[in-house]
Amino acid sequence: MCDTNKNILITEVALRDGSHAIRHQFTVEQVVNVVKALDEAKVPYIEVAHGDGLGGSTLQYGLSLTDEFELIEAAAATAKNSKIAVLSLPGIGLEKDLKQAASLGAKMARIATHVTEADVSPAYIELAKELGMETVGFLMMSHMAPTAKLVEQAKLMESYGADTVYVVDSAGALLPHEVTEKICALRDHLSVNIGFHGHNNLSLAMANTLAAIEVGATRIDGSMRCLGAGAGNTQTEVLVAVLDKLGIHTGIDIYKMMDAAENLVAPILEKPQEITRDSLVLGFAGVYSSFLLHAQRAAKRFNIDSRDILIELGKQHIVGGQEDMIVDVAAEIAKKKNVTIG
Ligand SMILES: C[C@H](O)CC(=O)C(=O)O
Ligand SMILES: [Mn+2]
Repeated sequence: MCDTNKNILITEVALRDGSHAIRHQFTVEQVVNVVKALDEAKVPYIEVAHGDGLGGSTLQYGLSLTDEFELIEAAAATAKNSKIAVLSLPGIGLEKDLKQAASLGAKMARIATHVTEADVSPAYIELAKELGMETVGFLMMSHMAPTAKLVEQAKLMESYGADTVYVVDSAGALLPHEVTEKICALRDHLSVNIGFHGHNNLSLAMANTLAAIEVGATRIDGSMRCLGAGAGNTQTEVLVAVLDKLGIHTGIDIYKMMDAAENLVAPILEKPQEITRDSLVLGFAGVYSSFLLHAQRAAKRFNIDSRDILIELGKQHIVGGQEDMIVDVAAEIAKKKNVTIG
């Protein structure tokens, strides 16, 4: 049976997922200012890392302006109440990176795998536990697996020791009834906490988040001003207000959250986060949100429509870690269309 929970723990992800949207250009000063404000607003968890998680600063994923460990160290030194979380995708992030993050003060490790590949996560989940970190299993691109498969993979993460397992709508492709079905199924088959991480490419991040909460998700991600990949995530300061109206407790100070979003995050945005035709296509075609800027760059280079690239990536089921395919797909489209490359 599904149940409704009234206490929700929010993880603010703008300082990690938002890294995609600003080409991984966070500075120490920005991170310190945002963390200080979120800490004062009593946000339980703040995620800090390269957009693709620890070790993501590479030519393939995009080089960070500032070493992520400097950002994590500064964040952990600033936070008095909030816990600093890091994301790690096994293979991109190494075990030594997790150890370094823990030694710098990170208290939560979110171990992310493609929705059908939970079996690459046990060493990382076990290490994070040994390091005394709270541990989250993060099943990315959850729209790509039938619910039974998702449950199987979530149970694996639970068996490895994850304290929480997240349904991650990386492409912002899920519809509310699908979120309900997936979260209900996890709620019925798992004993650990269930989380939800949405993207707003189809303008459904808030609706999906509320659907998840209604049937038992208690750990929720959001990004202030939607500072996340694609059209961004569920907008945290709005979510806090909506949950308050629903009588659901987050422990977060609404005014302080609004001020942090308006005064500190809005100025970081290169342009306001909105649902553009490209981010809409991410959700429509079920493509990883962090592919957006890569696809736009490839479209420019090959003088083709970025939507054609995204649709093709969706058709070919290209997933995180296959960023090199974006240029291949673009080159192939340009060849077929006989486009002259400028
Ligand atoms: C590495 C990804 O950006 C993780 C994430 O936030 C998602 O899949 O969504
Ligand atoms: Mn995300």
